[in-house]
Amino acid sequence: MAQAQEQDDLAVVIGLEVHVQLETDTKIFCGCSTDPSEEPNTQTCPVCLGLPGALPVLNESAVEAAVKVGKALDASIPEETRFHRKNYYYPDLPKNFQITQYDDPICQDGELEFSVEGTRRAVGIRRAHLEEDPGSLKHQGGSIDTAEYTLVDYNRAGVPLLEIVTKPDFRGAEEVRAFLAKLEEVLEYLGVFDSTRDGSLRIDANLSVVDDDAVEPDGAVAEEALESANRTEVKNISSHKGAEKALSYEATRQKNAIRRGRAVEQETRHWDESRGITVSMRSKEEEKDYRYFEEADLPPLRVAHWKDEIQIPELPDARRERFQTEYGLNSEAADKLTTTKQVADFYEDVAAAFDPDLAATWVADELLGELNYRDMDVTEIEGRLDEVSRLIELVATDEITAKNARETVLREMLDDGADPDAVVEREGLGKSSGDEIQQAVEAAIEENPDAVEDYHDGEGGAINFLVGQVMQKTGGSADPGDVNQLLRAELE
Ligand SMILES: Nc1ncnc2c1ncn2[C@@H]1O[C@H](COP(=O)(O)OP(=O)(O)OP(=O)(O)O)[C@@H](O)[C@H]1O
Ligand SMILES: [Mg+2]
Ligand SMILES: [Mg+2]
Repeated sequence: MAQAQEQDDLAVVIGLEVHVQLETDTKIFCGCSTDPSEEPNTQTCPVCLGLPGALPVLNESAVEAAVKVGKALDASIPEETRFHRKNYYYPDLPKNFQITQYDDPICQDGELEFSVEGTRRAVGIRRAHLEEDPGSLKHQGGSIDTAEYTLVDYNRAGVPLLEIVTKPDFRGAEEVRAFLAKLEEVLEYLGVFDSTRDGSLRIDANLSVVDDDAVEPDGAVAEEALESANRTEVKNISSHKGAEKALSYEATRQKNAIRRGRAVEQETRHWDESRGITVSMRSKEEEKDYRYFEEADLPPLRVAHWKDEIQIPELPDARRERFQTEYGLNSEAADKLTTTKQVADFYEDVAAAFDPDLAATWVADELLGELNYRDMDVTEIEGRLDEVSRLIELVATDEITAKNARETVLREMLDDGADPDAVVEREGLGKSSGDEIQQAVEAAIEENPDAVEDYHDGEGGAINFLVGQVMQKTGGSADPGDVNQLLRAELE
């Protein structure tokens, strides 16, 4: 790579190590709580502090969660898996070793499909292994390379992680972003992950630049080229957007280095979110540095029979297709309604109670639209879906007009936390009864003979004028379409 090359002759190769915090009540090797809201260093015990003589006991729910992810990623789950110690010294790791898995991880050889700009892609999953999270370091007065001092919180030490390692199948930063979004979607569907939790997804991204010729027609990169390329591992990425930015930066940095005839160092770099750059941290440690050896305090784990009993729910892709066939939704609506399990479940409840089309309009367009406009997430109204359902019922049973439901009730519900029935009452939005409307129609005709004459002479504007009169008389609570029909019937 010493020779200067044109930037266009170079291809980017990316592989990810995604650390997923599995949602369990207690830590992976002890009974301490995983509740993130606790005061620092209060959720600890001799096991997760690594005190001499303390022995780990494996948490069954963490294993169950890992098996679910493995199934969702179409990975094979071996009959027996084991734990290893990965030795290194760092203040976030009180034992000086991390219990992790090494040569026979719980998930092997999987795949995840996703779409990027309308194109279907699949990325291979090499493995996914269970491990314990280290504590968290809180750098004070700066970031990792500039902080004055650092605090450590061991509440996180021992929280279960699943490290998902992809094949180096990504060809660009946009693909990585789309993959991560899809992965989160699947993890949330499985109920093993909470994306709103701080640091629940942490990504190490490996990137190298290879000669274009090494990329085969099917997009695969020759093994030789992968091994000979110097890659950097970018740490401290915690969001989809961050991953895309960090990797775009890193791709350009490496291409520029190669263009200028400089070698790319094999090293670990740190993504500095606020500066938008990656900075060199240290040369990449090699496997032998970690002195892996088997964790003698934990017996081998046999999941052979148990794994068949662990069920996973319908996943987003399957649900998306079913929504189209079962409810006749178009693909855009089906996409919107299935990105989170919660919205999809809610949609199905409302569709069953009222009507699939009405439910699609109200959930996909009105509700998600208004939430999006307010930069809100559906999780923020989690406890109030019953109220939204009540609002849809008011429309479905013709008690209020769609216009009032949308422009007044839903907005007040989201802005002031109001209850739908209370808004209808307060604003007098209850639809006028048929009788009232009929009376108003008759009165409007009676009081406006000129408009009636114009109508009979074929003047288009006359009917709108009369509709306006009726709307005024009913205080806007009639449906203009209905009024229009009633007037025409009356004028025949
Ligand atoms: N040439 C390459 N360019 C970019 N990524 C690569 C290349 N070769 C391998 N990778 C990716 O690097 C990652 C290697 O992760 P893995 O956990 O196996 O090893 P590691 O990074 O050496 O170890 P550690 O867990 O200590 O960080 C994988 O995601 C893989 O796809
Ligand atoms: Mg790794
Ligand atoms: Mg790595």
